[in-house]
Amino acid sequence: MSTNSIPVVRGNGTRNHGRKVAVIGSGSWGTTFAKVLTDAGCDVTIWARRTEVAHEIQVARRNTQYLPSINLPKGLNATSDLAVALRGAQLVFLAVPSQTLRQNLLDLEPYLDRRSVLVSLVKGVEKTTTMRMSEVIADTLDLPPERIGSVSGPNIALEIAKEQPTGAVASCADLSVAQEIATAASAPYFRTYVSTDVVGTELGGVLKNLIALAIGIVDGVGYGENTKAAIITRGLAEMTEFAVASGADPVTMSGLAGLGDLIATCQSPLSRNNTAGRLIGQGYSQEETREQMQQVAEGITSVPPVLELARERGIVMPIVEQVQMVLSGTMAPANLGPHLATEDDVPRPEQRPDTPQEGRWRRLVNRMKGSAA
Ligand SMILES: NC(=O)c1ccc[n+]([C@@H]2O[C@H](COP(=O)([O-])OP(=O)(O)OC[C@H]3O[C@@H](n4cnc5c(N)ncnc54)[C@H](O)[C@@H]3O)[C@@H](O)[C@H]2O)c1
Ligand SMILES: O=P(O)(O)OC[C@H](O)CO
Repeated sequence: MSTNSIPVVRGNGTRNHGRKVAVIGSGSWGTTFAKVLTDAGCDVTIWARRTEVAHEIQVARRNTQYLPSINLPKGLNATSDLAVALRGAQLVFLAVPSQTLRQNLLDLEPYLDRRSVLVSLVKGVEKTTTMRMSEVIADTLDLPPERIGSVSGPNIALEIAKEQPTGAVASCADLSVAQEIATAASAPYFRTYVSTDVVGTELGGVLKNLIALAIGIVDGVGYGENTKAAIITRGLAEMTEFAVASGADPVTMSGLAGLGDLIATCQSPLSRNNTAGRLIGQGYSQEETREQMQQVAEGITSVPPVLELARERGIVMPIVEQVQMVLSGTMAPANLGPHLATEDDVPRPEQRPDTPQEGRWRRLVNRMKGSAA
């Protein structure tokens, strides 16, 4: 049986009583996730790089830069001292930008409990190595798979900070550890499922950002819902093909960490990737877009390493390639939609024979051949 849809009991505080956890990173997602964990009954300390942010969270119960108008729970502790944040933490949730994670891990290593589990909340790949975040953790800290997890899903921070209900997937190669992570991260407005598919859970979060950039670009150009629906649908096919070739379970791509997150990110004006794409579609350069965005848009840095991995794996990703061409200025944003519509010389089946729909397509062809005979 696939583990992708096993729900855990929603947190009521008692199951997490005395569970010490740390959150590293106090941007919009780190702070929101710290609230989820605190509301789930965990004993949470969040680490902020800047002392003033730690102070504001600890004293004023606010993080005005990243979560304006949100009141943070009383039980949440904040510090800018890694040793304090990590003391006794059984679970360490990482919510820093993908490109700084390696250095952050080296910084926290001296204070890490030997038994603690590191859980990535990050949705990017390392540009210089093409590694996923769980690979960066294993590589930097030499940890076994049962001490590395990932949480991902349709999780727009500000909506969750307002306690609007949603779900996520907690994954770890060891199912019992995934259950521990999910229990810690199950608040009344946040339901966490478990999975052992770490690769799929992580890649869902990485790849949906690239498709959200494409959606933003065509939105900025002024194309309508048909174009966007086609990009989302074909985007999911690209995501699935890439993820499966990387060792993921295709089922994960149709779950919260895949399709769920793809929908949220492509639809939400709050999404930074979607917003970055829209600015580029409106004619701003990549540099101007970076300047306007005060927050991390992971998709922009993930495009080159994902395409590099796709080429290594013999996979063609037309949407992601065209996003790259737009980002590098070699294709006008207005051409992204039409190019997608005219890519084939010869019409081909919608479902590629090497996708999960293979069986259905083959059966259809065989049936047609049979009836023609
Ligand atoms: N915001 C969301 O809705 C959301 C949801 C799910 C996952 N994520 C993922 O979480 C990760 C963090 O994103 P975010 O939304 O919190 O970003 P953010 O832009 O809101 O905050 C980034 C944080 O990283 C800090 N930072 C910058 N450089 C750093 C460094 N060298 N060392 C340590 N910290 C540094 C910043 O000070 C800030 O606190 C990203 O991978 C993102 O894709 C975000
Ligand atoms: O704002 P984005 O584009 O980084 O997306 C945020 C989350 O990943 C949505 O699940």
